Amino acid sequence: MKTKNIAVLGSTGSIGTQTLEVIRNNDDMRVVSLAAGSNITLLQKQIEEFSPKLVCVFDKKKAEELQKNLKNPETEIVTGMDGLIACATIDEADIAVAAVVGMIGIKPVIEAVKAGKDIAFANKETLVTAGHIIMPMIKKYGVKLLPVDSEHSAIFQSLNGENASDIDKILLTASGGPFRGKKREELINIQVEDALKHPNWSMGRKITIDSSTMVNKGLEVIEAKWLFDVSCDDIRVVVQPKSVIHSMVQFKDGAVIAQLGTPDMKLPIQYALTYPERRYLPGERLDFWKMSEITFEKPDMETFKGLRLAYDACREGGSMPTVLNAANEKAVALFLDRKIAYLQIADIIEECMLKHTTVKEPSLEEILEIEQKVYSYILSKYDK
Ligand SMILES: NC(=O)C1=CN([C@@H]2O[C@H](COP(=O)(O)OP(=O)(O)OC[C@H]3O[C@@H](n4cnc5c(N)ncnc54)[C@H](OP(=O)(O)O)[C@@H]3O)[C@@H](O)[C@H]2O)C=CC1
Ligand SMILES: CC(=O)[C@@H](O)[C@H](O)COP(=O)(O)O
Ligand SMILES: [Mn+2]
Repeated sequence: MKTKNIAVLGSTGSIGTQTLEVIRNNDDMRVVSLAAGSNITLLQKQIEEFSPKLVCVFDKKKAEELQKNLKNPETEIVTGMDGLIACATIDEADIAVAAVVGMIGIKPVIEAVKAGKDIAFANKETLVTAGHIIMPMIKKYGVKLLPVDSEHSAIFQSLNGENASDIDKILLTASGGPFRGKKREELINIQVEDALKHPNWSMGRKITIDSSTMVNKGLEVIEAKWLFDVSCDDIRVVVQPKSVIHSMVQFKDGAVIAQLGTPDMKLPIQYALTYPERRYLPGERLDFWKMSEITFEKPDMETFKGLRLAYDACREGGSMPTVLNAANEKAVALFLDRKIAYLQIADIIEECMLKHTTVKEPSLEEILEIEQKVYSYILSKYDK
């Protein structure tokens, strides 16, 4: 068995810690680098367990603090964007798990691809904003982009052995979040705690809020467009409240192929790390004798207008998905800090999109510039 050497970017998060759980259960997987933002307490434990060669703490002060307490002489600590890129491109890595949250992942993912690393890909914001740059690079450098996001892994699995040209529609399932069935007026007083109660999945805070607004599904529409080379209008969101069906593909002859399972991210993570091999994964199994029904609904894009805005951004293309994503990242951060109301998240995204004049094929520099402009605008107007 050849050892698979893995760089884990975002190791302290929900996807990161579940990735380490998968690695822990597979003798032929080894961690070569870890990266996180500032959670040095957890990072130190991870270093002690996995003895990586390189570790990035993005926050410089926290990196210095970790360095002082480090008991592992074999581990080098680096910091900032250069450090994050060094972890993503480290010579020893065969594959980088992209599990940081937000657009901060763009540069490390691009550099990892250039360095010939396969990517186990969770960090959807990176593909939403820079898909037009990353997808051609995946081809050029001959690396694999293996989806970790549950829906995209399901689509990837449903396409196994199929011809991409036979796709008629991608049927992207959505739980509908904790406020499914509610109308806009009922969401006026939603508090952070309410929005953090996802019905099926335990995830990081940002994506949990995104699921509640259905912006997550909108980002996933754009992610699917890039991963599977389909137009936005051939991606249909289907609300399936129990998250049993993780997504489906409808083919031109009318056949529908789906992937189902319990809501456990370790499955798509492990599949991305062992692809094309499937391995035993401990955990609950679906019991179709106990499951009485699977129900479906059309999404309500009036109440959850973030999803409609994401379709608009997807159709518009160019720099518009960057504006949608950057506005959402900042608005969600302000909501989590209790500085804006829940419904303002989608209102702010809409406002920023209306103000923006699309750049057709934005370069990386332009994407990052637009991101900063959107952040500054929102902060100056809403961070009181
Ligand atoms: N959680 C899930 O089940 C799913 C997540 N995803 C996607 O995966 C990505 C990660 O989500 P999730 O794990 O939930 O998020 P979390 O918030 O749980 O974790 C985010 C990770 O990113 C790290 N991070 C944040 N900023 C930086 C930075 N500047 N430099 C380096 N590392 C940084 C965090 O470090 P620290 O802890 O120090 O802040 C943490 O390790 C997101 O893009 C999300 O949309 C997709 C599908 C499912
Ligand atoms: C686990 C995962 O992939 C999340 O993106 C999840 O799908 C969120 O659920 P909804 O956005 O469908 O509520
Ligand atoms: Mn998902």
